[in-house]
Amino acid sequence: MSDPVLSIRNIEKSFGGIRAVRGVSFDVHKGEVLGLIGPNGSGKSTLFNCILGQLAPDAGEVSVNGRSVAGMRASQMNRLGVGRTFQQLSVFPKMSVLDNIILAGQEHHGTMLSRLFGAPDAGLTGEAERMIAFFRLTHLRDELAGSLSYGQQKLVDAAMAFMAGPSLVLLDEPAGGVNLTMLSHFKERLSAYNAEHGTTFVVIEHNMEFVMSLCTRIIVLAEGAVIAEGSPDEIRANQTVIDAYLGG
Ligand SMILES: Nc1ncnc2c1ncn2[C@@H]1O[C@H](COP(=O)(O)OP(=O)(O)OP(=O)(O)O)[C@@H](O)[C@H]1O
Repeated sequence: MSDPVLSIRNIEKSFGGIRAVRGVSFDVHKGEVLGLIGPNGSGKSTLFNCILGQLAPDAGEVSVNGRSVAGMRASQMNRLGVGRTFQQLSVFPKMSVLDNIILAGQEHHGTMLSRLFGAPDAGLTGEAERMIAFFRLTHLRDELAGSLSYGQQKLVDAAMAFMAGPSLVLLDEPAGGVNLTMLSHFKERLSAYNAEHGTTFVVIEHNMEFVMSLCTRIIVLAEGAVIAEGSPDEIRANQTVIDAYLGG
């Protein structure tokens, strides 16, 4: 098997007396869509934040494409090919869909000099339009992002995360608050993106149907530790998981 895109080893993180993440280790390989599930408070967000450098783990190692990312800032992670979406939308509501996506691309690509002296769109309009077409948002290209439905804004959010052509994208509850019709479209587009680009995804999600149909492998956390790992079918049938989570 190829070297992992993401490798985490023995990650530990406590808040005061609470051991939020207890010695979690796993690898994620190119093209995998890994789901991270678990009850509320099981440590999913803390682990995500340790991977993304927003929290410093108390112990353990995180590597992306073989390189340790300890102490890296978000912009450095971007340059290394790591994108993310947030639980809360990160679109600018008073800007058009197109401008939001161009801006996301500029954040990923732009240096101070290229922003001062380069083309105003940093040559990103074509790429942004392809991304808009990919997510089937062309009819909304010039609308203010804030006027779109919540589900449509989630698609814009994902398009923004993909503008840098990342090799790894961490998606934080992509299905949260999205209605059923939009959800199947969103899932289908994420799967298509993964298939076309071989991009690796790690997804935190509470919506079981969404996570089971999107992910190729699932890791279950409970009280900060991994309690199960396997294919969606294996996880559905795992009694420990049913007891800790799915049966609840
Ligand atoms: N900044 C913090 N300060 C103190 N305790 C925290 C902090 N962040 C998380 N925790 C605690 O760490 C534990 C894990 O929380 P975390 O948010 O990582 O879980 P989660 O699985 O993402 O939950 P949810 O599904 O509800 O988002 C919880 O007990 C939580 O209260």
